[in-house]
Amino acid sequence: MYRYVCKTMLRRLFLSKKVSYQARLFSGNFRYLEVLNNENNVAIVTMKRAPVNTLNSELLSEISSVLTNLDETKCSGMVLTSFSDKVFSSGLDFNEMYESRPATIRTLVSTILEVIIKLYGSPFPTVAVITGHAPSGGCVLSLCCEYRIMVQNFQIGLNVVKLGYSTPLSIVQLMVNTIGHRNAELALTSGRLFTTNEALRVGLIDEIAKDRASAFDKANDFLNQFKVIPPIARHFTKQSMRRALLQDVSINGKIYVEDFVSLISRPKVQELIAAYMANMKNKKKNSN
Ligand SMILES: CCCC/C=C/CC(=O)SCCNC(=O)CCNC(=O)[C@H](O)C(C)(C)COP(=O)(O)OP(=O)(O)OC[C@H]1O[C@@H](n2cnc3c(N)ncnc32)[C@H](O)[C@@H]1OP(=O)(O)O
Repeated sequence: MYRYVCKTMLRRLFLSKKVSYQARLFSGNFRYLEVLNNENNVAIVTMKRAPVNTLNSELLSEISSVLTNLDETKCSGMVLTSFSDKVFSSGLDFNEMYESRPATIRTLVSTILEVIIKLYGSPFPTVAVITGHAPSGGCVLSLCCEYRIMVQNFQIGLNVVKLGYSTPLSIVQLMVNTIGHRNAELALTSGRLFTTNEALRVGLIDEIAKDRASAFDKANDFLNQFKVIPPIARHFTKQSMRRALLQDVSINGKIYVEDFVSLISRPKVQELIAAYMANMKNKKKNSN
């Protein structure tokens, strides 16, 4: 059923633009990802870790493998999206951060950094089709893409300070590069989550779509403009724009990981994570 829905969407995406369509499953078996591509070589990468695409090490390492694969096969574009019409991704998995061994937290954090480097530095154009809430790690994934299209009535942002740990420098830089220094400082120090409309106003997203299908149409329009741009020129220009952050993460990545592991392991942060998780469960209980 899920595959049928994806294929129907792709058909709409490509046929509507009078481009012949040939969806095929990308090579590789993924537990939490669906990867389809068309004969134009655009890959639709759909996160499908129910219920809310929580980013555990396994999902992140699948994303990392796909990015390597798309790079090797010289794909001409990528859309990152979610199977859910309510949540894009709920961020890093608390279960791998709460009462976890340092090695578990280390794997989680190094894998997201690996994804950040590959996605932010990808040679092909990337679009996030944000079909639902995108807090924290979900927001980070979308920030690594070149263009963000978000469906109405959801929230996006980096709320990590609310969990008692500081936002890592590379993530601060991602936010600054997107919404500017002043807006980033205000948002990050307060852990602000933006509504779709607010996110557009501040530049955190590029377009609003009324639903998933129209978000895909907009993604298609964004990607189509690059058909007339020589890929190598585009890639080098993107690299120049993104070099500083990529170099920083490559050089200091190990330090960031260790800092993050020791922050998360602090008793106070562990308490806050426990309280946050309990709060989510209570909200759910009360709404049922
Ligand atoms: C170098 C790294 C830099 C980046 C750092 C990132 C740090 C993080 O990403 S920490 C994670 C921060 N995430 C959040 O604060 C979001 C938490 N989740 C939510 O606010 C909500 O789940 C939602 C708004 C995304 C969706 O709400 P909805 O009502 O649809 O679903 P829920 O009932 O809340 O959730 C379903 C289910 O999933 C569990 N869950 C949600 N998020 C997480 C998570 N991040 N880790 C683990 N588990 C999570 C939630 O408890 C529910 O579980 P049960 O069904 O068992 O009750």
